Amino acid sequence: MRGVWTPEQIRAAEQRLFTRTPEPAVMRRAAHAVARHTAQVLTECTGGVAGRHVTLLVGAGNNGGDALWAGSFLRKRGVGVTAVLLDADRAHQGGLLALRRAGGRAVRAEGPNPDTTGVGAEAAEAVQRADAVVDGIVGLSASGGLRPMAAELVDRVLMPIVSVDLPSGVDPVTGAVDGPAVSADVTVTFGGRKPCHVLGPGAVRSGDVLVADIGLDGDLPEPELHVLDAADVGAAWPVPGPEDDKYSQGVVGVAAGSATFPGAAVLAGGSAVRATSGMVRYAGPAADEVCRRWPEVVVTGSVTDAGRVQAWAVGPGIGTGASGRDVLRHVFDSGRPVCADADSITLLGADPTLWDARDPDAPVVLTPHDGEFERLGAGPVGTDRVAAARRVAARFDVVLLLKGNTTVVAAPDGRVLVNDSQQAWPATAGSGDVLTGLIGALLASGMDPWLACGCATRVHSDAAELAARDADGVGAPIGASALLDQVPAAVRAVRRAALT
Ligand SMILES: NC(=O)C1=CN([C@@H]2O[C@H](COP(=O)(O)OP(=O)(O)OC[C@H]3O[C@@H](n4cnc5c(N)ncnc54)[C@H](O)[C@@H]3O)[C@@H](O)[C@H]2O)[C@@H](O)CC1
Ligand SMILES: [K+]
Repeated sequence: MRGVWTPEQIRAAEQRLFTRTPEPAVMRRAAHAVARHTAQVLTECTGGVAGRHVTLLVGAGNNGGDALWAGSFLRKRGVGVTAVLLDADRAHQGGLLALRRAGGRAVRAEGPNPDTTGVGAEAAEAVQRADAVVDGIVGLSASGGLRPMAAELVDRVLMPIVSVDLPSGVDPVTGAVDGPAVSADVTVTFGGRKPCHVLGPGAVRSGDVLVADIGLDGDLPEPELHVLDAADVGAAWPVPGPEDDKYSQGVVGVAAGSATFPGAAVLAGGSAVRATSGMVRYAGPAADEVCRRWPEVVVTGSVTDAGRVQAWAVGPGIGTGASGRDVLRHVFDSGRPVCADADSITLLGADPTLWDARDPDAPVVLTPHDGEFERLGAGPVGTDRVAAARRVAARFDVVLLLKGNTTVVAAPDGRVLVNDSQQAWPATAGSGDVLTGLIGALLASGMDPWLACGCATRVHSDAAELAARDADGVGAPIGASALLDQVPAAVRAVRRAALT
């Protein structure tokens, strides 16, 4: 499991580190990593390092200092380096001196000879002729989007961008973008990932995130967020052991679909079948359709005569009327773990007394998208998706899986998992029904609900990717059935990662 730390946590850890290693030495370590990865980018794009040109976009703080020091290291490898200073009077003095000593030059962003946008001729030329650009505009202290001059320069960049610590203009804590921002090809960050590298637009704009070791490891606290690697998911995914039978692996009950909308039942039931080797029971008005498509599912017309299950997946297509309410009340009352999705979330929002049926000792997972989240009555999601998910998880004592391009899974105790798949292929009708079935099956296997949500989300997005892309990586739109067909391949892939 990879950790993600807030800027505040990183700063506190840095303060502890500075008691052993002086701050300038830490900065040089950070900058050295930036230089190393920039050289790698140059090699990939131009076939070499010496004789190439790198332009540094340098802001007022230590982020700019990192860029300037990185420039001095690149100079020593024969790279022509020009620093464009966005705030010349506040540029990091030590870094500037080091760059100049190494033979690099520095120009002001705004002059001399500015064009109509205010960008000076030397700065414009430096950006245009660069083989790669280092973004040292702003780092952990960023607020808001890029200022106009920085935005103008970034707009003109044609070659790869290496961002120092984070892509400038992105909110370090939420990954939100509120104005112009850098889209990096590579981001070199220090000590550990920050939320903006895994959340929302920031995750996309970070490009490849490389974590450089600056000696912080022992000083970092428990991470604020976690990201599951394929190997974590593969190690946790339940497979039958030599002593297992269909019951011992967990029986999941699926309460989904209706006579009018049987598809939700077929998709949720099918994904439960494909997720684990445990047994799947279906209870609802789409029993015939489910049985036709998935003969291995034991079907019945009503949740009241479904038989014993270890967990319930409930909601997709059950409707928001009286029968849906009865279904939800029944599964809550069963005392089993429940994954409640779609219509069940709407029902809970409209009639909070439904919570009364819940056994307080049985875990509940809610899987809203932004609209359903708002229906729960805890306000809109807003830009801080982690805070929003935490708030609702604590308020209702549930594991809250907030769907989106970045999926956030918050446990009631505040632990948060993030799936930063950064691809939108699962955004298709019925895809949520597949996710519900996966989570239900993992809950029935006895997996911790928070981990179950993280594992299901990862396999779900990997399955979508496998369904959408061909061997060359070219994608085409998919439907939820195609996603479902790839679940076994996605499970195999994460298990392979765990075995190697
Ligand atoms: N503390 C340390 O010694 C270390 C810090 N490091 C670097 O230092 C950075 C943090 O440095 P600072 O705290 O000096 O701050 P930054 O360099 O992130 O920001 C400097 C100043 O930029 C201004 N600013 C804020 N938002 C802006 C925006 N959107 N556009 C333009 N300017 C904006 C603010 O006045 C802010 O104080 C890290 O991101 C990292 O790159 C690394 O060198 C590792 C060690
Ligand atoms: K930056």
